[in-house]
Amino acid sequence: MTAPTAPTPVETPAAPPASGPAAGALAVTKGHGTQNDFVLVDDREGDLDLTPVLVRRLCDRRAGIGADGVIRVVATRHVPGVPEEVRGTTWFMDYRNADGSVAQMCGNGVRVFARYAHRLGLWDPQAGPLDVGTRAGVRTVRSTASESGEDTWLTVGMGAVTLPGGRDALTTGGDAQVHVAGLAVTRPGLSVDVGNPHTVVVLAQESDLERVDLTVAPAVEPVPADGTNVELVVPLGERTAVDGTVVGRVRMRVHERGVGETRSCGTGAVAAAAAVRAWGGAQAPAVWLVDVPGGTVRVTLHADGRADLAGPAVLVADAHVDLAALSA
Ligand SMILES: N[C@@H](CCC[C@H](N)C(=O)O)C(=O)O
Repeated sequence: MTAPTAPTPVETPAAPPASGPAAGALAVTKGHGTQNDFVLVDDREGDLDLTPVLVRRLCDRRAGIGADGVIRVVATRHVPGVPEEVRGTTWFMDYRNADGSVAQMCGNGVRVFARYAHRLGLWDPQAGPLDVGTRAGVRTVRSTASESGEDTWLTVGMGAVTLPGGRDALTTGGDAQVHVAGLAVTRPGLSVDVGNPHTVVVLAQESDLERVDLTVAPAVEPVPADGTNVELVVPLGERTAVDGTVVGRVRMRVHERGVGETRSCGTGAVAAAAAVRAWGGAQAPAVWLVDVPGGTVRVTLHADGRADLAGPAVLVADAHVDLAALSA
């Protein structure tokens, strides 16, 4: 009988470091606002080379993290060529669409940016609002009560909302013609500028909204030089809130420039409310709840042409992306 031998030691891979990313890893956070989702990157010193290819890979829903866009938090002083008024801000939201293109603004994104800035210790909501630099100008974010009063939303001063086609466009229903797959006829669309371009199309009933196929980009004529986001809206009526405010409600689906159909678009919700109010005339409400597939946001249209957008902003995960694996 032979004596039992000691088991051969099994070689185990070295344990990863307890904390901190490995070399070649990118620390990211995933967040969303009414399911318009983003990969957030803390690049406050402006070191990251955020190429269109890297954006596309991060946003890839199968081989990457998956998102409608990437938000880079960077000190404004590291961003060349920002608008004059933005130079006074400390933090800049560098927003990229999932296809790698640059966009001027993102209404859901700027709320999620602020939530992330709070997490990073760059903003204390108790101390006052946060001025965020964007390519469309300064956007001011503050904490607010949600529509239900049960949780905390963020409200963004969205700046001026304008109708590039002028008010004349309202007489014919719009300044564009839009063909949407799934609808038999071409509809008028109204151009609305919220710092980024939108074309709003009103549909008669909710069944039309359910029927449209937004896997295909709506065809807009004349073709906008810089592309456009297209919002399809169905007005759902008005109600009077307990404080006497008349609140309108619309349901919306959106096809975003540089992305495709998304479950929400904050600038799109503002464009939709502004268009429905413009079509409705002087009696139309100033406050609108906009129902999107991913939830509800609230838009307030002010007499001076500016708008506020309120809604949730949620951070759901932190991760380290292996950049070598991402590009494999
Ligand atoms: N989802 C955003 C808008 C993002 C930019 C847009 N796709 C564009 O290219 O203008 C929002 O919440 O506003």
